[in-house]
Amino acid sequence: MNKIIEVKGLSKTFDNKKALKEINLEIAHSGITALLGPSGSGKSTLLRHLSGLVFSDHREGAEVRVMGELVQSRGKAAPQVRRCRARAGYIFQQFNLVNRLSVLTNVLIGALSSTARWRTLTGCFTREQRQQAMAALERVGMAAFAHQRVSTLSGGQQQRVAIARSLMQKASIIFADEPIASLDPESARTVMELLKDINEREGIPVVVTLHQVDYALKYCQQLVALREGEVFYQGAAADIGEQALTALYTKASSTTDTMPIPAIRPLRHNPAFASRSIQGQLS
Ligand SMILES: Nc1ncnc2c1ncn2[C@@H]1O[C@H](COP(=O)(O)OP(=O)(O)OP(=O)(O)O)[C@@H](O)[C@H]1O
Repeated sequence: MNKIIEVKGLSKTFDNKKALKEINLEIAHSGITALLGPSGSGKSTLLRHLSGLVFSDHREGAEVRVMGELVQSRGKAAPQVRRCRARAGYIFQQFNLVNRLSVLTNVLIGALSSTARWRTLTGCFTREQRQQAMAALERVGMAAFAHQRVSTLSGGQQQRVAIARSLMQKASIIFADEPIASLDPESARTVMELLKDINEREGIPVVVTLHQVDYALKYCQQLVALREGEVFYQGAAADIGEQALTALYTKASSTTDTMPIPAIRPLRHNPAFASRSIQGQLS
């Protein structure tokens, strides 16, 4: 099967803080992959590297490929990075829509990279593009709001508009960074159901950072769990045990006798990490 994501030897240091440490990752599954892990474990940083928005430390052999295309290598943008960015749809916690513009215009913005420059400057989109934008809004159940300002919508509605913008963009992959973190449970469910539906029907792979483990287990077939900038688990969501999840979210500095022994499958988690951190906690 073709690899959706391929990451080799990726490290990222901010000032003196190592946010990612030698990440090696392969995702061949075209379903929904969740990036899980405690706050500060490096989920968003990793997602930004996949998106080609952030570049790694300059290291020999460090590279990121998405849908078979090189996004960055040795800490530098690949020549085709713009094309990679244009092929990826981005969904953010804070929606990243233009509040004062209409819902329809925000969706049309998804077509900018494939639109003649004079049209983007004048905001003059074609009739066909407007029809496509309306179709994308229908797809996410937001057509009735097309001419409303984005600022009048709820968070969940705004997130559906952001998803419509990715559809308009004809994204070949969707990166979603905590898309449900600011939403109430009902809106969060709607957004996750929509991502699932788009993944299944349009066949667009989704990589999503999540804080909510229950949503990850319900909607995502694959998990990549990070802890302290390292890959702690990589594999099927169905295979991660409850104890591994407990260990994932237990602070490395915590040394309680009662901490459960993590039942992590040896072939699926990073043994080097486990020997340093988990076993360290248990001793
Ligand atoms: N631009 C930056 N400058 C300095 N440090 C950064 C920057 N971006 C991230 N970091 C640091 O890198 C580490 C990983 O951050 P990141 O946001 O990727 O974690 P996260 O797992 O997404 O956390 P959260 O779930 O809280 O969003 C953190 O220690 C963070 O403070």
